[in-house]
Amino acid sequence: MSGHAAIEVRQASKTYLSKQDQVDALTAVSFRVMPREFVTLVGTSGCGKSTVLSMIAGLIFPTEGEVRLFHEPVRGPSRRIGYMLQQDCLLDWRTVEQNIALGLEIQGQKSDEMMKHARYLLNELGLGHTLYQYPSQLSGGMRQRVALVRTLAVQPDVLLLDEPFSALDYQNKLHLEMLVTRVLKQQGMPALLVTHDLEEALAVSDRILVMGGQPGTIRRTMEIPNDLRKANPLDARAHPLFRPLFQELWGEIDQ
Ligand SMILES: Nc1ncnc2c1ncn2[C@@H]1O[C@H](COP(=O)(O)OP(=O)(O)OP(=O)(O)O)[C@@H](O)[C@H]1O
Repeated sequence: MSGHAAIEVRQASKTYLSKQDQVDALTAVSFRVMPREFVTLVGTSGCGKSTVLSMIAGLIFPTEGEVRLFHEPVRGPSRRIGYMLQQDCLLDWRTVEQNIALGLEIQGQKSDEMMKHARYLLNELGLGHTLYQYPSQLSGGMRQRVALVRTLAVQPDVLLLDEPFSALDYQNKLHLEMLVTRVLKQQGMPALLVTHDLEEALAVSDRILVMGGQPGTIRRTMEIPNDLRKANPLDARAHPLFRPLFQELWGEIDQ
């Protein structure tokens, strides 16, 4: 079973060391993300959610334990990972088309075929008309959609999302949640999201991991019922199961 995981974190602990200080950020964190699965990490500030993502992205390494990506130990950043953050990090002097080409250029993967796919994704996200515009001409929600296309343009095998919707207003947030879940389903791509927003976690995930404590660990796993999973993030919020599950999740979070 474990052989099929897209991401596997095994008994990972992390201590940050500096000259003056030592911070125990995580202890014995274990979980898996299976192919096509959308898993979300929630928990209070400082419980180590971003540390988990950074370890999977190969930006930092566990002090103990192991992280595997498609069976292979993570030894550094991998092309198989797409990483999307709260800040869109678009370059203001590049057009939308040049921005979505950036990852491909950095990875030496830019080709007519890859750019065709990137433009297809841009169309899918309703931004085909912005190709020759500059980021300063776009709204916050549009900019974040461009950032999503840039992340997906390199055709990663797994998507890491660190609060990518949290700077957006409610309407844009919902819109982007709908688009991201649709694109992920279409492409069969697994994803791991970090969010503070419990409603968002319930609306988009197949499984939620509740983290807590200092050092952080996984306190509980919540499997989302099939009916809710099948609904899109808008309909999920109106589903009769949504409120009771929200209350349950709320009760699990360290206050
Ligand atoms: N580079 C670092 N050096 C030292 N300590 C760090 C470093 N990065 C994170 N920490 C500490 O590790 C702990 C976990 O941080 P992390 O950012 O992973 O938590 P988080 O759950 O993502 O928090 P938030 O929700 O506020 O983003 C915190 O105590 C934080 O101060």
